[in-house]
Amino acid sequence: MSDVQLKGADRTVLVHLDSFNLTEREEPEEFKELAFSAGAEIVSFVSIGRTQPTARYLIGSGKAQELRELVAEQQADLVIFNLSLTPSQERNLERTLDCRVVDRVGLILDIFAQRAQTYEGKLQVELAQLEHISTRLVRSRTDLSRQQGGIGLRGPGETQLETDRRLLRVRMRQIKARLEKVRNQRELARRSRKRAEIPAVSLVGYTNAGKSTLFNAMTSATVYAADKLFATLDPTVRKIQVPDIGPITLVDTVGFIRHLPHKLVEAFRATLEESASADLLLHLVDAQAVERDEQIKQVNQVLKEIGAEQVPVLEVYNKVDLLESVKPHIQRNEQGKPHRVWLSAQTGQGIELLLQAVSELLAEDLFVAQVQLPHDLARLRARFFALSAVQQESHTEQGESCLSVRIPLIDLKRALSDEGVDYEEFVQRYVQQ
Ligand SMILES: Nc1nc2c(ncn2[C@@H]2O[C@H](COP(=O)(O)OP(=O)(O)OP(=O)(O)O)[C@@H](O)[C@H]2O)c(=O)[nH]1
Ligand SMILES: [Mg+2]
Repeated sequence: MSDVQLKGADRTVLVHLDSFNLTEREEPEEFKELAFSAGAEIVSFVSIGRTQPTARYLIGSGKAQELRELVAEQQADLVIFNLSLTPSQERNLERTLDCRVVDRVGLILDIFAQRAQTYEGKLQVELAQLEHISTRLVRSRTDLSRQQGGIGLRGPGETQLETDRRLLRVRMRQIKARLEKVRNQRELARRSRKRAEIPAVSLVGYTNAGKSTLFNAMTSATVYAADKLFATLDPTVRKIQVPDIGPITLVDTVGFIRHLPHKLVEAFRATLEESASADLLLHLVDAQAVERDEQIKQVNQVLKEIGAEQVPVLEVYNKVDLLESVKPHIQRNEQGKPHRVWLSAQTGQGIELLLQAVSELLAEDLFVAQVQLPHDLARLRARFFALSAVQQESHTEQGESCLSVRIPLIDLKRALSDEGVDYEEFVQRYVQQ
């Protein structure tokens, strides 16, 4: 992994190239932030305008020589490019510049490696790193291989390169198998939550918007429900109480970033896809980010890609503490439905407004119908009364209860599930059309 991992406070030269592909443009600021997040000490920032890409170095060889001088002068250990380099460009640059070279994919992989906290996240990042490395294994080490003495792993007559490749493949297979297992467990847990009709709310948003801060604020600001069911799950899923709704699961997700390297999109797809089955998405936005609108667009794009565009979204504009003229508040659309909440996850101001908005949105799906209940569902009848869901009651000649019911779908489903009645069956047998 040493290929891609940055050491803390590497003396780093950043090379920012205007992309040759216009849709891939990246702001210098974001590039600097990325490098900074990885722990690089930036000693120099080089901006190179759009030139014809070359096969050898990506940049022209004159530019490469200039860089070489800069690297020597600054005693830099590392040069990071903001675009993707081919393995051979990376190698050529390392030879010419005489220091390590990392491209944007390597940089983001490094950040992910530092940040990955969960078992699954770590596996995903390692897999992506191995895939990245596997394209960068080179023949130059071959000569050394036979003298190095195997550790009992090397097959007869195998070169180092073949051994490396084989070991990589073995490790990658192993990781894939483990990931498969974790994902199956997660799928099972998700289904059991669905069966229990606990609404799932997922936090999504551009990196650094404040998702984890909000997640922590929401999980500590509210009472924990019994957490047992998810004890073995990813710790970024928590059960919290929402007023008038009851328990919900809150899911923190990996941050989005423009042009997330393809390998990482693949690696994290499974985690993100969970958002697609959520009942509500909280799209967290850094309200004071200069590129706010662009970031919102990027997130919406990813949501579309993972098939989450059908899920209702509540926008959460975070960091109002940094805005002078905005106080925490709920913004509503023409139907009076909350569509944006302004708050500060850090100071906690506005979190109660968020919970209220979430509560309103989740409660929105109301069940309104005439229901005729047989005697053996007397407990359900009592439950409807207890929930103040009954607007009128009359009785049939046989003494069966006819109720006019108005109740949030969620509450209805929970009541039915407690009484062991299937929702579809309930609708077919007892609801009067
Ligand atoms: N001033 C201010 N800073 C905040 C607020 N919320 C979060 N932050 C800061 O913003 C930074 C990013 O917060 P995180 O919660 O890690 O953001 P995230 O969305 O989880 O980021 P990723 O996990 O990288 O996607 C941290 O330095 C937080 O302290 C807020 O309401 N006000
Ligand atoms: Mg986070």
